[in-house]
Amino acid sequence: MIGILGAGAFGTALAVALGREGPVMLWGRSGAGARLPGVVLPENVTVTANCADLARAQTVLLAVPAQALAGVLATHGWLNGRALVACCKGVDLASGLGPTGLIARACPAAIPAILTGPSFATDIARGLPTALTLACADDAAGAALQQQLSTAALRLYRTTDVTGAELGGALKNVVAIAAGVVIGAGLGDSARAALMTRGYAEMVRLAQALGAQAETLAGLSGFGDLVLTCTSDQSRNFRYGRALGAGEPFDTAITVEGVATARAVTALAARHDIDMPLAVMVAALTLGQITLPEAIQALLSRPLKQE
Ligand SMILES: NC(=O)c1ccc[n+]([C@@H]2O[C@H](COP(=O)([O-])OP(=O)(O)OC[C@H]3O[C@@H](n4cnc5c(N)ncnc54)[C@H](O)[C@@H]3O)[C@@H](O)[C@H]2O)c1
Ligand SMILES: O=P(O)(O)OC[C@H](O)CO
Repeated sequence: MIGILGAGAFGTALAVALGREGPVMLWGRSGAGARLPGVVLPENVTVTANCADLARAQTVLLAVPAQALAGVLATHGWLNGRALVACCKGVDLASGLGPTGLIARACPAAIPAILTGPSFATDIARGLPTALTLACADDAAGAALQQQLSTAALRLYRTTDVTGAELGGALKNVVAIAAGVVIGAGLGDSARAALMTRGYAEMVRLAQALGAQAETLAGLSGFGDLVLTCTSDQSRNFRYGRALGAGEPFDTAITVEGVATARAVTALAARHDIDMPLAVMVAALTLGQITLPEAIQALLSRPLKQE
């Protein structure tokens, strides 16, 4: 049995996909499916109101937003000792840790892993083909999780480069906000392509400085997810940035992981002396520290240099 903690859009979608193949126990604090309307859960999926029911699962997927993960791990001590697969994308603002770092800190006896890569919850729930990265530092444990969590339509590729996989997923959201700003402000598709490319360079720069392999960033969890998130209206990060660029309001109840991550990454980049102008711009814009014209002017007036 696979346990899923968090019944938002992604937790529910994973329950649907995995429940087509075997038993799944899904717990959410406000019921399942609320964020994925119209989805029918397979018979194999048991929705429980009692989180303790998940303790029967040796593998638990943690499908809550990145900024909620530390609190969840602190609340649910029984998670220790299990294979814990983070299904969120972000850097924790309070600690600067990624999801697996948070797991290792709170649950030292757990096997930390992360599931990340290009995928929209609705696509997964509809059974459309999806390829994701399963990253686990322990390759044998990662191989077991890869088998357990792959389905006919949901194909998992495996890596031991956890840092690369989780930073790719976290940073692409920041670039997607910037890409949305570019489109919302009417700067055009060419500018978006330039921004995505320079954003990717930024992603690789920080990830390598923190010990990741550049090849991981070129894979599903980095480049793949960057392309999806910067170019699809389905992305909440992209839509949020587009509203920002157009000067329109955006529903604050919607999960937009890139906002907090831009702030966390700005601090990380400063600590490691890494140049990350896009992340800094997104953080400043979302904090209201600079205006949109100032942000655009700052990026366009950077010194000309070698690519
Ligand atoms: N939606 C997608 O298409 C998608 C795809 C891939 C990855 N993800 C990632 O999945 C993560 C979750 O996103 P989502 O789309 O499911 O968001 P969501 O807003 O749809 O759902 C988040 C869920 O987390 C729950 N939650 C928040 N804090 C909690 C807490 N302290 N304890 C228990 N539950 C808590 C909320 O009640 C909600 O049900 C994000 O990091 C996101 O990047 C989402
Ligand atoms: O809707 P977003 O922007 O959170 O993106 C969802 C997934 O991360 C896309 O892979």
